[in-house]
Amino acid sequence: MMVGTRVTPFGERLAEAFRERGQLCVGIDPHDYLLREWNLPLSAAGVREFGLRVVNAAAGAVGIVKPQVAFFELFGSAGYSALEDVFSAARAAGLIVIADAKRGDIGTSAEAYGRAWLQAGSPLEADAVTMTAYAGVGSLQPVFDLAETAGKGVFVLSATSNPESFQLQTARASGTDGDSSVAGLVANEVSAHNASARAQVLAHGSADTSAEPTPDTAALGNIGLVLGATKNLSDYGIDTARLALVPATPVLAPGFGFQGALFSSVRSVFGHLTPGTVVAVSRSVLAAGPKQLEQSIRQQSDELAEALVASA
Ligand SMILES: O=c1ccn([C@@H]2O[C@H](COP(=O)(O)O)[C@@H](O)[C@H]2O)c(=O)[nH]1
Repeated sequence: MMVGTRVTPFGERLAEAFRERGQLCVGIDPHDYLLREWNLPLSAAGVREFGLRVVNAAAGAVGIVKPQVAFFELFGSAGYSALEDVFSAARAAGLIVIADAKRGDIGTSAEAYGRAWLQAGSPLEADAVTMTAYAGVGSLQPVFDLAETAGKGVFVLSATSNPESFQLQTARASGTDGDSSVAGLVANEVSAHNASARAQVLAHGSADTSAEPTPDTAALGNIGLVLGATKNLSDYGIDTARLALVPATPVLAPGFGFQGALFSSVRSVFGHLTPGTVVAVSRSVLAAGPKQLEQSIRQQSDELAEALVASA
């Protein structure tokens, strides 16, 4: 994660994972019915075993996993212990771990969430965490700052994949850019953060000047957005061309497979943001079962790569 004395920014690590292993991200969502199908107990031991099997199948086939924290939280402290083991195994296997925890609060508490999920040496250390901006994007600034210095990422909910979100996320909000949707305001503020973080790095540099970011390595910012693949981003006034200006805002895109979105529509949904989009699948790949899982992951990864080439 270090180049000389410079911490490799999350956006660079994400871009490297894309180059080496493609854009598919495997969700680790041990639903009760999946535990039953996998012949695992509905317990902390069961979700631990489920998570470790997914990590084994994903390692080498894809570059990114997204454990859904809720399914581990169900089992209290034992579930958290299981989650720690899954994170450790995934990170040891070289996978980028996005903790789907969806945290958010006033700034002082948000900062503690950031330290819990992103600080080096924390028991729950991941590479990135999902967060909500209902207390304002500014309330997440301490987490963004930590992510920038620690080489970590944050994905902020903007236009989520579920149908119930539409009314709230298309509600009108007034920001510095004038009137926009709530989702658009979140998107624009995250993009503005990425631009300002990059300007600061370029102005002040890092300790190791031989490892300064070049336009290529710094193409992706470190703070991203959750944008559902089931949505039409123009309904929210989200301008993908604007968000893709360097440093482009990365996207975590759930909604494929079980929720109905197709790999063939990645480019039509995400437009200019496509090269920085993490394509997340959980149930549609986990349904393959433990024996066929690696094969199913590889197949979906190939299908995604082919769909991206075909739509280029
Ligand atoms: O807008 C959102 C944000 C997060 N999610 C999460 O992604 C996965 C999707 O699972 P599938 O089985 O592929 O549908 C799950 O963990 C959600 O909590 C989302 O779906 N939409």
